[in-house]
Amino acid sequence: MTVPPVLKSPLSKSLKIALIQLKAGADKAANLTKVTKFVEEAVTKSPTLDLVMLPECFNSPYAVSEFRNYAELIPTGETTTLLSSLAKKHGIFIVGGSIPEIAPEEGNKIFNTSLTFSPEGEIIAKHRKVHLFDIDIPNGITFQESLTLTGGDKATVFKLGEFGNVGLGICYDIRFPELASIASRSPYSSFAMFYPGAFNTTTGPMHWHLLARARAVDNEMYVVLCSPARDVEGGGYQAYGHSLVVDPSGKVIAEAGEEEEEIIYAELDKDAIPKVRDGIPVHYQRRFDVYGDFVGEGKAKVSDK
Ligand SMILES: NC(=O)CC(=O)C(=O)O
Repeated sequence: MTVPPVLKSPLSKSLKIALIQLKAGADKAANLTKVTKFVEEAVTKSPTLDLVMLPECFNSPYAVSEFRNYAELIPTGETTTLLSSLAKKHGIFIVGGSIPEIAPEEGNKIFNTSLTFSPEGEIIAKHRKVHLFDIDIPNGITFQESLTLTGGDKATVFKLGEFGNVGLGICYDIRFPELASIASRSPYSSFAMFYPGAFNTTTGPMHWHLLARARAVDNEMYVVLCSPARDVEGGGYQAYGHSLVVDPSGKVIAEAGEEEEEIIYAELDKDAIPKVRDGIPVHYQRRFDVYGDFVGEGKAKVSDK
C-alpha cells in the first residue's frame, strides 16, 4: 500500500482571521466604501489580525442579469486596486471574496473570481469559480449562473506567507469534495480551505453547516466560509448569512447571524490539526490501493495564480 506523504503540522503559526459579513447592494461605490470601513474596524478591534475575508459577490448584486454590468478587469479594475491598497495599508492578507471578472483575453467571458492579496498588496491567488451554480429546486430556488458566467478550469492552492498552504474555492465549489481533497493532500498539505459563499434561504438551512463541517472532517483541516448578510429589505437573492469557521475536528468555532452585518473573529490554532490527526488518523489511512489514484499527485490542474 502506498501512503502519499502528508504534513502532520501544515499550519506553522496560529493565524488570526476576521470575516466580514456585509450586505451588498446595487450601488458599487457604496459597497466598496463599506468594505473599507469594515476592514478598518476589523484591524482596529484586533490589531494583531493576520487576515480579513470578504463574501462572494461583495461589490455587486448576486444576480445572473447583473454579473456583466458589474464585471471588472483584473488586475486593473477599481475593486482589485482597492483591495490591494487596503491589504498594503493594514499589512494583512485579504481573501477578497469574489467579484464578476471580465476577461478580454478570453473573448470577454465573465467569471466569478476570488483574489487573495499579500500584506504587501500583491495578488497571490486567483480562483475562478469552477462549478457553476445551476440548480432548480421546485418551490425553492432556480438559479443558472451558466447563463452569463463561465466556469474556471483549475483548482487553487497557494502559500499564505509563513503560515503554510491554503486552498480556495467559491460557494458551490464546496459541494465538490475533490477541491478540498486536492488542497489538503500531498504535495500541497494545506491547513485550510477558504470559501467565499452565498448560499440562500433554501439551500443554506439544508446544507451550509453540513458541507463546511464535512469538508473539515474529511480532510482534518480548517474550513472558512464568508457570506453576505441576508438583505430582506433590499430584496433580490436572499443570502443565508451565517459566515462561519470550522475547526479540523468539525466543530464550529465562530459563526455570524443571518441578517446582521457584522465581523466575526477566529484564531486558527497551529496545534489543532496534529492533535486531531493523531487521535483519528484518517488523513494517513487512505487506501489508494483500493480506490485508485483519482486525486493522485501531479494529476490535478492547480493554478499557480
Ligand atoms: N450560490 C452558490 O454558488 C451555491 C449555493 O447557494 C448552494 O450550493 O446551495
